[in-house]
Amino acid sequence: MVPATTPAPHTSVPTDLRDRPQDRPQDRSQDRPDVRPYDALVLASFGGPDGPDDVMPFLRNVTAGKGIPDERLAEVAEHYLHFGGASPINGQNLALQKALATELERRGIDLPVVWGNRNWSPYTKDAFAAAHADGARRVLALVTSAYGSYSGCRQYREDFWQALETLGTELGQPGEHPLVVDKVRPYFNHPGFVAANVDAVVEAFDQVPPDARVVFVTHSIPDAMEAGSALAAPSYREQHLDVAASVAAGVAERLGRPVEWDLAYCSRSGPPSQPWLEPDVNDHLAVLAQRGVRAVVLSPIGFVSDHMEVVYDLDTEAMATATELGLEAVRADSVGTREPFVRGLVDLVLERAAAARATDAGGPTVPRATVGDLPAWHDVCPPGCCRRQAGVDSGRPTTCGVDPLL
Ligand SMILES: CC1=C(CCC(=O)O)c2cc3nc(cc4[nH]c(cc5[nH]c(cc1n2)c(C)c5CCC(=O)O)c(CCC(=O)O)c4C)C(CCC(=O)O)=C3C
Ligand SMILES: [Fe+2]
Repeated sequence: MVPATTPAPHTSVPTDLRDRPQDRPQDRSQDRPDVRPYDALVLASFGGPDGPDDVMPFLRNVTAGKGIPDERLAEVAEHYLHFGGASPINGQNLALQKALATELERRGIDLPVVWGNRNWSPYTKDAFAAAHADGARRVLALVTSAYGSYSGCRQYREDFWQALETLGTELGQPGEHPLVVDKVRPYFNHPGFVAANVDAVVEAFDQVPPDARVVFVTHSIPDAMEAGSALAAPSYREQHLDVAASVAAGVAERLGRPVEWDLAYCSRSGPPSQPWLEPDVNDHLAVLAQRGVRAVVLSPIGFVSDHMEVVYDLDTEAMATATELGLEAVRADSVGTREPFVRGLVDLVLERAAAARATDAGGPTVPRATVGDLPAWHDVCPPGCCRRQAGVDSGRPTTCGVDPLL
């Protein structure tokens, strides 16, 4: 143990290079956070229709081969048409792209941000093509889903593979992938995502009585997908319970009183015979009302922005349910472009770049910031990660993971 009064040992290299007279503007690159080996950041999202004519083609893209009944499709088409046929998700992704570019620039990081979607224009392949044309050869993908599951992780990794195949063919090199793609880990338990949700819930409490209960909401998935999500890591549901507990603890600390909470689900689809995660948020509100709860804050922790599930399934449907039940309800913001979230995403980009450099050099791994009880997710998804269904292989090759090729 070194006594506190002992001066720090001197090293032969001055630690603050900015004090040196030879410091010139061109040396400033040394102060810049290092994002090597990446040439571009690809914001990878779900996509959504831009107008009424896009709605059905978009829905067919999303549900190809998924066994979603026609009645459900017609119902979801109505949700989009109710909002003029345009999803808010595209504008939100543009805003996030801009916020990321601004934060990168603020930190002196020179990394272009391109945007592409799995289900609608601009497609992932368009984003890869733009980055490639700009000279990029290794890119980092950041998906707009915070959680690991087939929908939020592997399905994007399959899409990246397919986009690289198509781009290779378009560039006259079929079978060659013109880019190396890595991925930022699912960030549900990153401090930035949790902090932004804490802020949003604390703000929502301004509008309800102090004893309001927090109902955290996420997208339901089939039980089979939940089981598939648990093969190589904590399950989708477990990830949400961990985030909910962290956010509730943060809110309780800020408000100086205990906070009661639950996790509920929205947006189930699929045939009625297929079990999906429950309780549905509407059913759950009825149970709470019956138990004597008078007010709730709905916190959409499963969604990073206010897209269709949030503005329809929560703001329209669940709010109507609450009104019918005589429950006072307010919806907390999704993280959107809140500062702690955007800063956290840029921290994650730097973390992933440092990890890539360490791995490339065969060196030790880098520290990973988390909150809650679960470990940081894998940078490179292990075999079996985020299966659509346990024991069933989708038969589609992936990037960003170590699955054997099929
Ligand atoms: C876990 C999860 C997220 C959260 C993670 C993430 O954010 O990625 C998510 C996000 C989204 N889901 C979206 C839209 C749709 N999802 C559908 C269908 C499905 N979602 C599923 C899961 C998830 N989905 C599943 C298991 C299905 C069944 C079909 C299948 O097994 O894959 C359908 C088909 C119709 C229906 O059945 O509802 C639509 C139109 C949009 C765009 C919204 C907009 O336009 O603003 C977004 C962001
Ligand atoms: Fe995964």
